[in-house]
Amino acid sequence: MPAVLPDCFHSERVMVSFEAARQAAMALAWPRNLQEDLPLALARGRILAAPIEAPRSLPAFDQAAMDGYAVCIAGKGGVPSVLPVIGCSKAGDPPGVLAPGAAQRIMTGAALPSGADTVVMQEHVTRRGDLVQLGLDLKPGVHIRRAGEDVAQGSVVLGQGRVIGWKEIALLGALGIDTVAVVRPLRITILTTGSELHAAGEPLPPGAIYDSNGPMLATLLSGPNVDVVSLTVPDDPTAITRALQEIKETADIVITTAGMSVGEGDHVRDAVARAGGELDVVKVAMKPGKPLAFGKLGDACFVGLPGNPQAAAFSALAFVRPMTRALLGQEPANRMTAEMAFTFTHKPDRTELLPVRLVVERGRLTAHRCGPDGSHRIMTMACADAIVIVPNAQTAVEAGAVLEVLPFDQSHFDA
Ligand SMILES: Nc1nc2c(c(=O)[nH]1)N[C@H]1C(S)=C(S)[C@@H](COP(=O)(O)OP(=O)(O)OC[C@H]3O[C@@H](n4cnc5c(N)ncnc54)[C@H](O)[C@@H]3O)O[C@H]1N2
Ligand code: MOO
Repeated sequence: MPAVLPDCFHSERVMVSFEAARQAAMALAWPRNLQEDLPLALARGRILAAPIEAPRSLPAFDQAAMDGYAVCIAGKGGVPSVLPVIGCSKAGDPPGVLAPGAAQRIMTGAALPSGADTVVMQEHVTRRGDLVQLGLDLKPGVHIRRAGEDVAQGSVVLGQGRVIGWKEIALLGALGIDTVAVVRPLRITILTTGSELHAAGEPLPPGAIYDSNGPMLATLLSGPNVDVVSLTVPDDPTAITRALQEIKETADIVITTAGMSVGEGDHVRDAVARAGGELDVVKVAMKPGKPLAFGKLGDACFVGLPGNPQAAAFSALAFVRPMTRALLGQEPANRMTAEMAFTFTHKPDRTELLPVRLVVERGRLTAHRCGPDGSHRIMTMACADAIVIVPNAQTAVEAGAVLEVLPFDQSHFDA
């Protein structure tokens, strides 16, 4: 247990830019490559661990696209306009054979009988008893769904990293695939630190507050591919260290909130070192969220978020969410931009994250400022649905400027 911590742990010198911190977060997050097999019915929202190759073609056989009559036109130099109707083929029947010189009744989805090359819609014929009179403008080869025209057997239909939603379920179901290899959910443990914290429902002593960061982050980060556990400890160095030592054994990402600043009760950085962790980033030139740290804790990624709710939430959106995608083996989300509907000025030495509401105006995504300012304000955050990233170099933002935005709910914008 080191009594003296390395210099870098509290040094002002090591404050990194927001973009450098983004890169450092990604460098920490290598895919875990852990997978499990799941029945398709339970795989909704999960991520494919391997590409899917089509075990059969779609359609699997040539079939009728309309209710009508299967006939043979090709190479006949014209067909008689009246044909006897022999046989009937319905969806699900095994493929039959077209009697020479005859038409076969056929329903949508039924296998085309061998010898037939065209389906004539029943609206384009006149049926008289066992005979059918064809129209004059016969087009050879029409109204047939060809085997393999949708999916060729052996082709890769879904790539690794694809999230299984309704479209993917349709495709896998049509291919007869009932079990898929998916990435096992990541395990995130959130440790909220603070002697002032109480859980909702408990009586609140004077000076104490309810823990909102724990439930907030659990909701922000959990999903079909992420299991979240949330714990709380007081501002006690031994309690925080013990909790970290225990959590690092089971979690893929360990997140703490608060205890990151310079006050007497701020022990998280020291506790990470005592628990055997190393911090790659100890401070970020951003507002809110400056006292933010991340690094390694055993095999887990460690992220120490500041205590103020906006700082904790916005840092989780900017750093933890991309880390989560990378650990799950997914491509980074596309960076989104919006047009600013406000002006803004700030100091040049830091990136600013502003809560905004996104609105589509005249076909363009537009960001409207939510206020008032203050990283302790939860109501301001509750009125927003995204944050705008104002880069440190851009000290004056004019209305109409196009800047990167991070939506609170990324799923609307994912491919
Ligand atoms: N002298 C300085 N003071 C502060 C600085 C600084 O640079 N010098 N930075 C300020 C900034 S910026 C932030 S952000 C906070 C970060 O502080 P900590 O991460 O150490 O967090 P705490 O001081 O423990 O708490 C801050 C604030 O957040 C409330 N909090 C904490 N946990 C929760 C929770 N789970 N749910 C809801 N609210 C929570 C806590 O009660 C405090 O009000 O430091 C500034 N100070
Ligand atoms: O991260 Mo602090 O909340 O900037 O204000």
